[in-house]
Amino acid sequence: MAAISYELIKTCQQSGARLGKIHTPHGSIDTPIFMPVGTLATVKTLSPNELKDMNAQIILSNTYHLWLRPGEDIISEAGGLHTFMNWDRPILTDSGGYQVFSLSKLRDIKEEGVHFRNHISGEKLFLSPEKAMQIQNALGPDIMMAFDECPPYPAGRDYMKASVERTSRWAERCLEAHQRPNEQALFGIVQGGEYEDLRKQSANDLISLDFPGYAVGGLSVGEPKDVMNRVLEFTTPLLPKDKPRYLMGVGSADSLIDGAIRGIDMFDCVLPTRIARNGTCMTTNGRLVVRNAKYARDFKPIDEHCDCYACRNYSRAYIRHLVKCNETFGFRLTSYHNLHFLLTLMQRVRKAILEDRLLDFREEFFEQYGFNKE
Ligand SMILES: Nc1nc2cc3nc(NCCc4ccc(CCO)cc4)[nH]c3cc2c(=O)[nH]1
Ligand SMILES: [Zn+2]
Repeated sequence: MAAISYELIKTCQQSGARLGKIHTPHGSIDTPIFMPVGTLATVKTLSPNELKDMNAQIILSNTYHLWLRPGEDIISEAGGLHTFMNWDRPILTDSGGYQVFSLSKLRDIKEEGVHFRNHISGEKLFLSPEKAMQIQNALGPDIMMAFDECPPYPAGRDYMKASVERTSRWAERCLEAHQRPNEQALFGIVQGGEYEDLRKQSANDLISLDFPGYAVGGLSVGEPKDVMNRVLEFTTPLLPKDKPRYLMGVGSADSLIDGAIRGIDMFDCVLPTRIARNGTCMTTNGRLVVRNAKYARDFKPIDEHCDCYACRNYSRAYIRHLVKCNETFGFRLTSYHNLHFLLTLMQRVRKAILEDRLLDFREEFFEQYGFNKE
């Protein structure tokens, strides 16, 4: 029996969107879903109970970061990541493919793997498909990602073709190094940049290896939104309908809706918690920078349409005060609200798919949020 199974519940009549469920050893996940990011085995400033209160169904953590600190051996001795961080629902770990390329300078990519410097200590390190799989095997997530290269944007066609072919060879090495396929699902990551033929080549290479799920990588790396949407339009239809599709690193409200419309089932991004820590909130009417002086005597909640803990109990004036004083509780409230905002958005997207009205929902949401003006 495989580690996960995907249940396709309904395809939207208006678009390529689908309603589904992913069944994992730690419970099931309603798709399309947003995954809060807990890079260092914590979704920053929030407790597992608070994540459950807002109906977070799966969280993401990072192989690269946990390998460096505290080390996968310590987490393995604790009984794995679920026990270590007291999260008994599904966990997905990214493989380090992106982190190495986004965090470390002085990297040298070879066939055997990537030589680079620890972004904290500067010491020389080496990460390979086999090493990334050994770390993820020790961490014990329900879903693990193949070790890939996420090329910079833009990248020339020749570079991209060579990179896609190496990423496909690395994917095969990951499968060979996979210790517990019945307990942990390994997803392949499609690359190819904005080149339709290279995306096709990457997808075909990975589909021939028969992964239980597929990610679209190499996006949300600085390309314009219309480039991302175009790449999704010609890439997601190449992927099997009976398996989950995961768009990596995408987390703004408009990109989540546009990704779901193009057949994406899973999303993750540090955006909601990252901007929360500098006092920026996502609201129904667009972004709100709560530290702004105009909120000093504003006793309304962050978002009048939101029923989250922060919006039911605290005012913009209070949260502005906390953020201005660098009080941790202020950042807990903005983080709580932003994650609740995106999780609730995905709940509304799932409802719109069920009612075959996702494109209408997009119009309403974009109008109210002010995206059409952007
Ligand atoms: N293994 C693998 N992992 C990835 C992670 C990614 N994450 C992104 N984008 C994240 C972009 C991103 C980074 C930070 C913030 C907050 C501050 O603005 C928001 C978005 N693109 C990504 C691509 C890949 C990829 O091909 N392969
Ligand atoms: Zn709220």
